[in-house]
Amino acid sequence: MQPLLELHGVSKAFGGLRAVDGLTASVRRGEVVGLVGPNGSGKTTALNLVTGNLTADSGAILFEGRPIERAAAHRITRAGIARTFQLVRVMPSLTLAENVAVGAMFGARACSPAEAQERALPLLARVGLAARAEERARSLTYIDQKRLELARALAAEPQLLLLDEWLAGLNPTELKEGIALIAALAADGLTIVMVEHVMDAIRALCSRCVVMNAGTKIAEGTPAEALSDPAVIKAYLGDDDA
Ligand SMILES: Nc1ncnc2c1ncn2[C@@H]1O[C@H](COP(=O)(O)OP(=O)(O)OP(=O)(O)O)[C@@H](O)[C@H]1O
Repeated sequence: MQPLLELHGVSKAFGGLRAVDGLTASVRRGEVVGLVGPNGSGKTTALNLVTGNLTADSGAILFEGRPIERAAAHRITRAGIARTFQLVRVMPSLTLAENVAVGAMFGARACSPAEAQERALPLLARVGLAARAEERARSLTYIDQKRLELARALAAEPQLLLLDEWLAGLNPTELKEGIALIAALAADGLTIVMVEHVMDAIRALCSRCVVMNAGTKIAEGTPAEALSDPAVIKAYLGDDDA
């Protein structure tokens, strides 16, 4: 079966720095794939290339077999890819319901503002924010902003959801809830790629993980296989043997 997402030799440099360097990887429909690696290894850049927030210097990115590497971000969202950001981006002066409605209006299934508001409420319920639908987003804690951002991404009705350290900064109870929520989304059939440093979450959620270092893929497999790969251990510990 054709993968949902394919990257073939994708590269992106910032000046002389090769942030993503010939990355080849694919994601099948229904998978939860972890994208892991030490700080600065190119994970967020890879997500930005898939979502059109950055344009690749070279290589091909296919979504459902169609090239998207030159497409604008809003077209990629319409095509069925939604994301959350490492640094949360909510619209502070809008209510929670309005924030999510914006996601629906610009998502894969365009709709009127009224329908978008209707679609927002069940999604706010799903992330545990239903009671606060009419509050302004600026009143939310950081963690609740993350929940809101996830609801907004889901409102786009994506086929592929990209999570950029969505579980970072959660306390143990919130982490458990967050993992359960992602597991429930996966059980509904959503395909998910998660950039994550919380390895317990990677082990709990991912059928497969791709490990990056210095812009390249250094290992791939089940979390148990990939995370015990000597090249991965070396990358996390650094080259210094001392
Ligand atoms: N817009 C940019 N301009 C210049 N350099 C950048 C830019 N974005 C990222 N970089 C650099 O590219 C490299 C890869 O960064 P990236 O954010 O993709 O890594 P990451 O694996 O997501 O890291 P982390 O786990 O710390 O979030 C880093 O060296 C980073 O400093």
